[in-house]
Amino acid sequence: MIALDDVRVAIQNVEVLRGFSLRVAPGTLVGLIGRNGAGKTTVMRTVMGHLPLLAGRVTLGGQDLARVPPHRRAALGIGYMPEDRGLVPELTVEENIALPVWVSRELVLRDRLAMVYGILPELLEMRDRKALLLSGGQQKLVALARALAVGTRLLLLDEPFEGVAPALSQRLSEVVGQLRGSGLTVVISQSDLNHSRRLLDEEVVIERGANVTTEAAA
Ligand SMILES: Nc1ncnc2c1ncn2[C@@H]1O[C@H](COP(=O)(O)OP(=O)(O)OP(=O)(O)O)[C@@H](O)[C@H]1O
Repeated sequence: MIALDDVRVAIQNVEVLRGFSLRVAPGTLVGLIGRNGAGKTTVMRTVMGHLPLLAGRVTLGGQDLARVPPHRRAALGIGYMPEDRGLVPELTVEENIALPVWVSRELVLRDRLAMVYGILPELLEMRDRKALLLSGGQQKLVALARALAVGTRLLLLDEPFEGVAPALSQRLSEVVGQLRGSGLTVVISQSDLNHSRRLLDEEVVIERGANVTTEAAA
């Protein structure tokens, strides 16, 4: 279970998360839905430890993440696909996918790569290509693969369908749909529900850094 309880986070002295709560049961696919600027990316960056908490708690399986430094969070089994993809341009596709696995130490790289290529076989042919030579859509796939490689418990996917061509969007939702039943918990942020309403078990709405529905805190 990933849980955010009454979380407050400020960016440049402006409170961006204003008492936001979220509870996601293991194995659930949840949509974090909100307009541009609502705070979706901030929620994900907070879970990853990129932003300090002013107040509140973030726990994964009961473990208080405040005690886990940001560079160790992926090692807890959290895979993060940032909206801007965040690939290292000079590294190859495979090196980008492997990066968080190297950091995690517990995972066996060969096994994780086999799993990722099993789910996304189209990446095999571009595994030795540098990330900077990929199209935006291909980079999205690699960013998803990197999150899958390390995300054994939780996947945070920040607007995966945003700005991608329909065929790729279809492919991305197919891959996310395949994760159903794997026990993985998945949080997908979106500014609209067009792409994935069918995929989701639950929707949590965020507006100006706070919950809108009571579902989120249930
Ligand atoms: N680096 C920053 N400096 C100042 N303000 C920021 C910064 N990053 C985010 N914010 C502010 O925090 C708020 C929440 O931003 P956030 O990126 O979390 O929203 P979002 O819901 O992910 O939006 P989008 O769909 O546009 O990505 C916005 O009002 C934004 O202006």
